[in-house]
Formats: sequence, structure tokens, C-alpha cells
Amino acid sequence: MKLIILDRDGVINHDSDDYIKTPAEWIPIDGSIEAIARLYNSGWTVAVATNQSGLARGYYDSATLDAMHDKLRALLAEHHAKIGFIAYCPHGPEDDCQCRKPKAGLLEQISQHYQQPLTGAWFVGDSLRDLQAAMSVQAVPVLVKTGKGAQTAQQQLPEGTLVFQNLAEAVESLLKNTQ
Ligand SMILES: O=P(O)(O)OC[C@@H](O)[C@H]1O[C@@H](OP(=O)(O)O)[C@@H](O)[C@@H](O)[C@@H]1O
Ligand SMILES: [Mg+2]
Ligand SMILES: [Zn+2]
Repeated sequence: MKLIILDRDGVINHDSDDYIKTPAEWIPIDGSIEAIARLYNSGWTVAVATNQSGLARGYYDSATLDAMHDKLRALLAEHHAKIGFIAYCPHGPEDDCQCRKPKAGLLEQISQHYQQPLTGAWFVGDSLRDLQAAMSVQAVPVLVKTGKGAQTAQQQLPEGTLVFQNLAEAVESLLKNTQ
């Protein structure tokens, strides 16, 4: 199975230091819906691994989070595309859970869901913790410079990190190199 994993905030949709708390605040980054649709319509399965500490912080509830993801699904449906499994960490930094990135738990959930190892799969993120999580399951760390990505690019990145301006550029490269 051709499987790619995306971080959500700062990769698919615009991020905010005030968190994304409502469907109205959940606004796709230009080209990201089309990029996911290109992947889907090229036979790729697109999963999501996202930290959602806003749940633990009480900024929004799981029904609101689900409504944000329904908005994503509706936008993709306009392009005859679907998003796959969305793994999210509902915990806060102090909960010491096993799923908050940079830990591997969300990626392991996705691997378990699809019964497929993640070795060599692309994990596209905007934060260092995304790239670190990718390394922990031998996935390929891919940084996009949207969201927090421009700042992340100034940091020491894991060896082998691929860097692109945005999701659309990353998908263009992936599809070109996996014809
Ligand atoms: O990028 P993903 O994983 O999809 O989601 C990130 C969000 O959960 C939020 O994560 C928070 O980090 P803390 O959880 O407070 O450390 C902050 O960075 C917020 O700006 C951001 O919206
Ligand atoms: Mg992010
Ligand atoms: Zn967690």
C-alpha cells in the first residue's frame, strides 16, 4: 500500500499560536486540499498524525475536533478524494502519554490500523517533533515551510530530512519520483 502520513496544523491547514479551536478557524493552506486529492487519485492512502493538546487544555471538545475533520472530508469530497485514518493525541505535555509527538505512538497507531510498517513512508510535518517522530519509526522526515516550518528549518534537522516549501511541492516531488 502506498501510504503517506501528514501532520495537520501547519501542513494541511493554517496553524495558530492560539490553537485551532473551531471549524471556522480550520482553514486549509492554499493547495493542500488539491495536493491530498492528487495523492488519493494516484492511489495513495493519506493518514494524519496530529497533536491536539487543545483538548486537554479545554479549548475545544472531541465533537468540535470531529467537526473540523468533517470539514476536511467535505472539502476533499469536492475533489473526489478521501482522507484516511486520523490519529490524534488528546493529551497535554504534562500527561506523559505515549502518543504525543515526538513520541511514536500516533505513527504506531497508523501502522497498526493499516497493518503496514512505516519504514520509508513519508511523514510530512512543520515541527521538529514531527521529524523526530518520523525518525523513531524509520519513516522519512519531510519538512514543509508552512505553519511553523520556516522556523523549524532554522533548527538542526534529523539526517535525511527532505525540505519543501509546502505540501503541494512535496506531493509534486513524491508523485514525480514514484511514477
Ligand atoms: O501540528 P499538529 O500536531 O497537527 O497540531 C499542533 C496543535 O495541536 C497545536 O500544538 C501546540 O503545541 P503544544 O501541544 O501546546 O505543545 C501549539 O504549537 C499550537 O500552535 C498548535 O496549534
Ligand atoms: Mg503542525
Ligand atoms: Zn497522547
